[in-house]
Amino acid sequence: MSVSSVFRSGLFDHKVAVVTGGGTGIGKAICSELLQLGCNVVIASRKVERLEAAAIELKKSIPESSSARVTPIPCNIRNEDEVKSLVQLVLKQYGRIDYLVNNGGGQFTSPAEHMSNKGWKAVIDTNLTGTFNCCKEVYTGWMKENGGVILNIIADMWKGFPGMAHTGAARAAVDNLTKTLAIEWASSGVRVNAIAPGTIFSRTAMENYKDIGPLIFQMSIPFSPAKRLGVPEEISPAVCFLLSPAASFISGATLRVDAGQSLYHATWQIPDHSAWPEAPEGENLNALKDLLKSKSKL
Ligand SMILES: CCCCCCC/C=C/C(=O)SCCNC(=O)CCNC(=O)[C@H](O)C(C)(C)COP(=O)(O)OP(=O)(O)OC[C@H]1O[C@@H](n2cnc3c(N)ncnc32)[C@H](O)[C@@H]1OP(=O)(O)O
Ligand SMILES: NC(=O)C1=CN([C@@H]2O[C@H](COP(=O)(O)OP(=O)(O)OC[C@H]3O[C@@H](n4cnc5c(N)ncnc54)[C@H](OP(=O)(O)O)[C@@H]3O)[C@@H](O)[C@H]2O)C=CC1
Repeated sequence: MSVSSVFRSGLFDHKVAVVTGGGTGIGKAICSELLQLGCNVVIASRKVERLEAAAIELKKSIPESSSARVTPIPCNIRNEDEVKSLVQLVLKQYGRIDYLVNNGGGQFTSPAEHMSNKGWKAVIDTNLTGTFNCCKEVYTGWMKENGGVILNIIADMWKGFPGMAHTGAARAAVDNLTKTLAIEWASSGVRVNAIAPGTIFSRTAMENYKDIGPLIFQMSIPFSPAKRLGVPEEISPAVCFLLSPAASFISGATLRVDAGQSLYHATWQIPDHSAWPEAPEGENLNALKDLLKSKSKL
């Protein structure tokens, strides 16, 4: 199937997508694009007022000729019962779930040594367990018998995630979960993939970090080979591609949408120190010491 035939309006007609965190930032851009392509969209997250306001705004993305709808359903993905009820409500209202986008998530910044057990658990429960809850309920409730596509949003944690150890661990786990589910659920015709965004600016993402939000996003700019931040509208096309039939032979993959950020240098500064264990004695260490002595004479 050619790309041009896939990305026409109406491709996703009568299909149904559940997008967690679909009311803000990256999730909202994904929903806007899916609605333009004719897909019905269910947005699910915790803050009811923000969710409902987003649904009203997203309705504007629907072409006049389209019958696509957007439905807000409050849900905390950390809570298994709320996720079960989300899936049941969607099936009652739409009768199917073709796509699940696990986008809801986040974290706070903290050196690992200062993270409380509660804070660690909050981030693991949100990003790892929340994603698992949604995958499992959508699979058992619909995709096991009917097929479908799951897309997990993770993060640039490929070199670890200093300053956000909890989310690095959770997202690496979701990368692995993506591969496992791609195999376990292949026989149901379910494809499972992930996208790892670079640093993506949106007002809501920045506000999550309160006073230090502007600084975090501004200081990230030099660490991108693009020398600018991404925006949610640069993630949503990749999501739509991976959901679409154009990606019919792609499963178990993680696509980095980061302008090469993950290949470049990390933001964490290591102060000069002499705490590292000494290298073993021998001719190589002696030669190294000679080199350092001669360097200091230069
Ligand atoms: C290092 C620089 C790199 C820059 C790259 C930037 C890349 C950006 C990546 C993004 O993902 S941007 C998207 C940001 N959006 C979000 O994070 C939205 C969702 N986030 C949240 O809801 C929270 O961050 C949360 C922690 C995941 C959940 O918060 P919630 O309030 O619902 O959890 P609780 O169950 O109440 O427990 C909170 C518990 O967690 C600890 N904690 C929370 N915030 C902080 C904080 N700012 N500092 C320290 N600790 C925090 C704390 O233990 C809380 O318990 P209590 O103290 O409140 O009892
Ligand atoms: N922006 C960036 O640079 C990057 C973002 N990401 C990830 O992309 C995803 C989207 O982030 P982004 O759009 O940037 O930021 P936002 O803060 O705008 O989006 C986070 C969304 O997740 C929802 N959410 C958080 N916790 C829960 C929960 N327990 N249950 C249901 N929904 C929840 C929030 O809604 P509510 O609070 O109402 O529940 C919100 O809509 C997140 O997983 C984020 O960590 C990954 C890499 C980089």
